[in-house]
Amino acid sequence: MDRYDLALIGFGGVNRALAELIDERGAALTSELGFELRVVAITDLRLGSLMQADGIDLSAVLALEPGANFAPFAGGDPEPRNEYVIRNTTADIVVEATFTNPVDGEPAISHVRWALESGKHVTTTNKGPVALAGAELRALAADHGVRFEHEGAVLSGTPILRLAERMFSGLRIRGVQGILNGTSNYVLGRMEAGLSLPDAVAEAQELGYAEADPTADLEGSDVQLKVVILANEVLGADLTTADVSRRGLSTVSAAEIAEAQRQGRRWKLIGDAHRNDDGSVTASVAPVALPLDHPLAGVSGATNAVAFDTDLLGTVAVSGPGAGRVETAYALLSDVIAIHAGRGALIGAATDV
Ligand SMILES: NC(=O)C1=CN([C@@H]2O[C@H](COP(=O)(O)OP(=O)(O)OC[C@H]3O[C@@H](n4cnc5c(N)ncnc54)[C@H](O)[C@@H]3O)[C@@H](O)[C@H]2O)C=CC1
Ligand SMILES: N[C@@H](CC=O)C(=O)O
Repeated sequence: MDRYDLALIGFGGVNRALAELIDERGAALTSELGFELRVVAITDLRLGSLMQADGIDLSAVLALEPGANFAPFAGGDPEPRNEYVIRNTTADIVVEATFTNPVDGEPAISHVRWALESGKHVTTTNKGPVALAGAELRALAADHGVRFEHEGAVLSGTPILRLAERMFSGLRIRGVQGILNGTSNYVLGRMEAGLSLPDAVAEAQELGYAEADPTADLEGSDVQLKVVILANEVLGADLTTADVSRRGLSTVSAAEIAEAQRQGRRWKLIGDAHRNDDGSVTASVAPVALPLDHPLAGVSGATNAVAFDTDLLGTVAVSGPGAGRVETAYALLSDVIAIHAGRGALIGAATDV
C-alpha cells in the first residue's frame, strides 16, 4: 500500500477541511484510492509549527482552543518556521494554502520553491504562485522530478484546469469566459435580495468563501489572477496581471443593481480571455449586466461557471463550486490523486537523460 505524507502550510479553512477529511474519512479514502494519507507537519502564522514524522494526531490539532498554539505538542514550536519545516520535513507532498497575495505572490512563491527544490511535490490552492510564477515553478518541478499541482486555483474543486489539459486535445480554444469568483457572485445575489454590501460580505466570510482581504474578491484582483492562469494554461499565452484590465464591483451602485433587476438583467463579474486574429490574447475583468436568458445569468451563489469557446465543439461550459472550504480541500485531494496516478511517469522522466 502506498502512503503519502503531507506537510500543511497554512492551517486555515481549506487545510483544516483537508485535515478533517483525512481524519474522518481516511480509512474509506485509503480503500477507495489505494493509498494512505498522513499529515507529518503543519505550519501556520497563528499556530506556529508542528513536525511529527510518525504522523500528527489530527483530532488533537483540530480540537485546539482559539488562541492556543503548537508549542505544547512534541515537535511543536510557537513560530511558523516555514522554510525550516518545508526543507526538512519528511513529507512527500507540501500542501500550500496560505493567503493569496495578488501583488507579488509572496511568501507562497517561496514556500513552493523551497518544497520543489527539496524534492517534494506541491499541491496548492493559492493563486499567487500559479498566476505570478507558474512557468518558473513548473520548470523547477520538472528539474527535480516532482509535480506542481494547482487544480484549486481556479473554480476550487471543480476540475476545469485538468479537464482543459486532458480532454481538449485536438481542439483549438479561441477563448474562455466566466464567473470566476464565488464571493462576488454570492454578494451580488444577496444584494439583489436586499442585503447591504457589508452584510453580504460578512456572510461570504462566515461561509469561508472570501479572501483574507475581501477587497480582492470584490474589486476583481482575484479574478484577474484566475484569468491569467486560464489565459496562460488554456490559451497558451504569457500574460501577467498587468495585461488584464480590471474593473470591480465598486463601479456598480446598489441603484444600478436594482435598475438591472427591473430591466430583466443581472450583474455578474465576468473574467474573459480571448485570442485575436493576430494571435495575441486580450483579457479583462469587469461587471456586466447580463440579460436573464444569458447562460451565465442563472449561475448563483458561490457557484462559478466557465465557457470555453472551441473550434470543433463550439461552446463547452462547466459549472460548479467556485469557493468553499470543503470544496477546495477536494481540489487538494484531487491533486494528490493526480500525483499518485502519474508517479510511474515521473520516475521515468527523472531517469530519462
Ligand atoms: N476558501 C476558498 O473557497 C478558496 C480558497 N483558495 C485559496 O486557498 C488559500 C487558503 O484559503 P483559506 O484556507 O480559505 O484561507 P484562510 O484565510 O482561512 O487560511 C489561510 C491560513 O494561512 C495562514 N497563513 C497566512 N500566511 C502564512 C504564512 N506566511 N505562514 C504560515 N501560515 C500562514 C493563516 O494564519 C491562515 O490560517 C488562499 O490562498 C485562498 O485564496 C482557493 C480557492 C477557494
Ligand atoms: N475568494 C475566492 C476563493 C476561491 O478562489 C472566491 O470567492 O472565489
